[in-house]
Amino acid sequence: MASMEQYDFLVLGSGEAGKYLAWSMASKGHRTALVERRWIGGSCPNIACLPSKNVIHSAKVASYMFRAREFGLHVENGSIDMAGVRARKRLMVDGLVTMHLDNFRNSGAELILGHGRFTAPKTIEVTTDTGTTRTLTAPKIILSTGSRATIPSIPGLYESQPLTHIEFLELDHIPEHLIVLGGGYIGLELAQAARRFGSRVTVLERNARLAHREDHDVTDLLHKLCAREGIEIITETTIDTITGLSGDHVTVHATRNGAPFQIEGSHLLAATGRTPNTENIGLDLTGVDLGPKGDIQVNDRLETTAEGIWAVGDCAGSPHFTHIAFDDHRIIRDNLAGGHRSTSDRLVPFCLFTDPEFARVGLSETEAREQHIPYRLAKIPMFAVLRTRTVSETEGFMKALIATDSDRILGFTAFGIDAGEVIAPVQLAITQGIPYTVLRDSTFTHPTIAEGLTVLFGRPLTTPKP
Ligand SMILES: Cc1cc2nc3c(=O)[nH]c(=O)nc-3n(C[C@H](O)[C@H](O)[C@H](O)COP(=O)(O)OP(=O)(O)OC[C@H]3O[C@@H](n4cnc5c(N)ncnc54)[C@H](O)[C@@H]3O)c2cc1C
Ligand SMILES: NC(=O)c1ccc[n+]([C@@H]2O[C@H](COP(=O)([O-])OP(=O)(O)OC[C@H]3O[C@@H](n4cnc5c(N)ncnc54)[C@H](O)[C@@H]3O)[C@@H](O)[C@H]2O)c1
Repeated sequence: MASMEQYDFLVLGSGEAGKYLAWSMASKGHRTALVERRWIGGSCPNIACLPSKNVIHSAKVASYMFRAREFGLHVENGSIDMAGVRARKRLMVDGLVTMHLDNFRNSGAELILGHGRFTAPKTIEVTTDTGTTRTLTAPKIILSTGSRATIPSIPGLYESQPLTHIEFLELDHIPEHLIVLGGGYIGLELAQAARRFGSRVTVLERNARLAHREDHDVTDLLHKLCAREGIEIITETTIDTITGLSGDHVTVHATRNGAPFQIEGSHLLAATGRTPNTENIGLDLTGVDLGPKGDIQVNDRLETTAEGIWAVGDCAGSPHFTHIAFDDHRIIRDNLAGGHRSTSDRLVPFCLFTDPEFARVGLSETEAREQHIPYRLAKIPMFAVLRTRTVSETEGFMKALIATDSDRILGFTAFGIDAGEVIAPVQLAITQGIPYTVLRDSTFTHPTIAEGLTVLFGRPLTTPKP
């Protein structure tokens, strides 16, 4: 048996929060090791956020190529080279991995490549990539094992070998007809990219509307955008069985409003949600309890039910965003230094990176109504923001919910070009309690999308009916 190696701090999985904690603890002089089985730096830089946005940007450039005449340009025989799209993405990922390796080296955190699992409450056994076994122990352990694409138990789905986002982002050819299961974040972002590269695309969604929890003006626009780009959306769909093989020929047998139908395609993409990576890692030996969906149970300080073990990011059921996992790291880092930080009441901004983007921070109108919170509304179409006209991207709107008893901003939605950027100043106003009138009276650079905030907040506010 391998001898036990003693550390001050161990991290299982190099997800966003785990890696930052490892670097931070090691920099402070604690003997720290991080165990990672495949992706140096976790999903975000390797197979998720950054590579998907890289490929989505290539799809945006492709859309410009097809719109070239609108900009007064002639592009003769423009075509897509998916191997080239993939090469650009791979180059970026390689650079990010190098950056991560530098961070491990500079911080002094030891990176151990291999699969880790608990063999005792504070003991992790690692089967390393070189085939050896190491046994590590520490009084403080962080679980940062992330999540993976859910493959629902639909008959024939697993056997059809569907693409997940990982394989999709590695394609070197354009699928002839991509069928996407799930019209959520991954489904919509990648459906639009595939369509812009030239695939026929069908999205099958079980709910009646895309992004069904969002306000109707948002979902209406999402449906309109998909229709305009030629993406077929079939909602209220129950998928019954799948036959065939993705990459060759695949048939989805489904039902809608009691009527059976079939869709045939060349490729299938599973984008129906995430499953936490919490099985088969010996958590039953640690006293770490799981919730009903397999997430690690944590309190608002991200402490698990086992003393000295914390869980962060997707595996802990934190909202599945990299910026939230990053904040998880700050909470534990600061609490270990004597602070009192918690996950309660933190804002969770998000951006769906379709083109145009849809981003929100704070309350939607639906949420305000559900919570019986009265509000005043400011809303403008994006074409009222003059920047959008200079770039021929006028689709969408911005809206803000403002309290009725004060000038506090309760929520902000932007659906339009650069939506993900323009929510940031409004988020700052919300967290700092800055009244909307300050944004209204600010002088923002002309012509920018942020300048639209002065237009939005300068409009007379309306009071929607409850
Ligand atoms: C396609 C896609 C696009 C996304 N786009 C965005 C976006 O634009 N913006 C955004 O905010 N979020 C986005 N997300 C979500 C975001 O990627 C995650 O919420 C975020 O990366 C947090 O993950 P994590 O840190 O919890 O774990 P991960 O980054 O998944 O890391 C967990 C790591 O643990 C390793 N691991 C697991 N078990 C073991 C074990 N037993 N031994 C050793 N290692 C192990 C895994 O290999 C992995 O590297 C996207 C997700 C996907 C899938
Ligand atoms: N831009 C971003 O920040 C970004 C991008 C990608 C992913 N993510 C994160 O990753 C998570 C996972 O993304 P995702 O798209 O896999 O999940 P999701 O929860 O966003 O969407 C899954 C969709 O699949 C549908 N669905 C589930 N089972 C189905 C079935 N059997 N048949 C038909 N439809 C079905 C759901 O109704 C839902 O609309 C997201 O929740 C998000 O937190 C974020």
